[in-house]
Amino acid sequence: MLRKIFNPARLSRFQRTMVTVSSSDALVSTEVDDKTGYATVTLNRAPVNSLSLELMTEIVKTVDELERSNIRGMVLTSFSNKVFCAGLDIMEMVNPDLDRLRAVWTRLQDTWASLYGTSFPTVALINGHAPAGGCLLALCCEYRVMCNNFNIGLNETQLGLAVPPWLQGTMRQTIGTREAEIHCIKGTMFNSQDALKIGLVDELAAENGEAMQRALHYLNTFKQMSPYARSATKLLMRNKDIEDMKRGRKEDVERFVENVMNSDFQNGLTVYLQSLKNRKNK
Ligand SMILES: CC/C=C\C/C=C\C/C=C\CC/C=C/CC(=O)SCCNC(=O)CCNC(=O)[C@H](O)C(C)(C)COP(=O)(O)OP(=O)(O)OC[C@H]1O[C@@H](n2cnc3c(N)ncnc32)[C@H](O)[C@@H]1OP(=O)(O)O
Repeated sequence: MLRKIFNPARLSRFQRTMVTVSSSDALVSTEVDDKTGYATVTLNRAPVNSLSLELMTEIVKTVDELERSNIRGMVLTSFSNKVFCAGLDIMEMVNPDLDRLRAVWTRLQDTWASLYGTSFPTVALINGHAPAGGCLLALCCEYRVMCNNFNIGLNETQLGLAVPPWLQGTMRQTIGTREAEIHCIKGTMFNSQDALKIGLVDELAAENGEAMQRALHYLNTFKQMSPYARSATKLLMRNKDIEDMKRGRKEDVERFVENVMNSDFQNGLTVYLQSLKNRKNK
């Protein structure tokens, strides 16, 4: 079933409503340019925008609000010019409370679904590293502009986590079945140049300003187009993936919980955290 797009009341509001949305706390900030109708959504959880339950809740809330305010496009970026998003907050997985762990995975599913299923065009302005869940956020957007000298990829298997089917699907759709299979299994991290070559990102930029120009250029390509035809086509392509994820979501949560509660995984996580700290102290 098509969501969001067959609502005539919503389309008639499109021309006149331009709302500036701001998030209730500082984890996500949103600015809407009244002239263009484009929103810039900035992830703002220092130091590395790791995806805690609270940050994901804010992302979902922000996207829902933007959907209601009928913006014409969105750029997703980071407050930091070093890390776009470091993936799931590892601390959420260290000896977790089971209810919270389930909520974390459910909210990651929601984050994927809401960003992947926006009716408006979305661009990820990847101004820093984007491992695992960071790559997920970028993959959900329609278009990706990445600054030079960073890394991106689904490195979950390197951490002892399985990549869930819905995320595998988004990777397949982006870089093709053969490459997605190889690189999801290997957990490959790509530098910016290689990410461009394989199609994981669409354009490179030397720095943030240039990346923003390129992102806006993508959004401008839809200026003269019927928002209805655009969003209907996008959602007709994407809605089935979202519905499939929703049908399997409970099973998917339990697989994640089992994966995380495994003692080998917990031991590996402690070693991994230590390696991050050691790297920092070198
Ligand atoms: C069939 C399905 C079955 C099961 C499903 C199971 C799993 C599903 C799998 C995939 C779906 C998507 C989910 C993905 C899971 C994840 O996202 S796991 C997280 C993966 N992330 C990483 O591996 C990144 C680790 N971090 C880094 O490599 C670097 O920090 C980074 C390059 C991002 C930045 O480097 P730098 O700028 O030098 O910063 P520091 O390394 O010094 O880091 C600063 C402090 O931040 C802490 N930190 C870094 N990353 C995280 C994180 N992800 N979570 C929590 N904290 C993080 C780091 O330890 C430093 O802390 P300190 O200052 O030392 O206290």
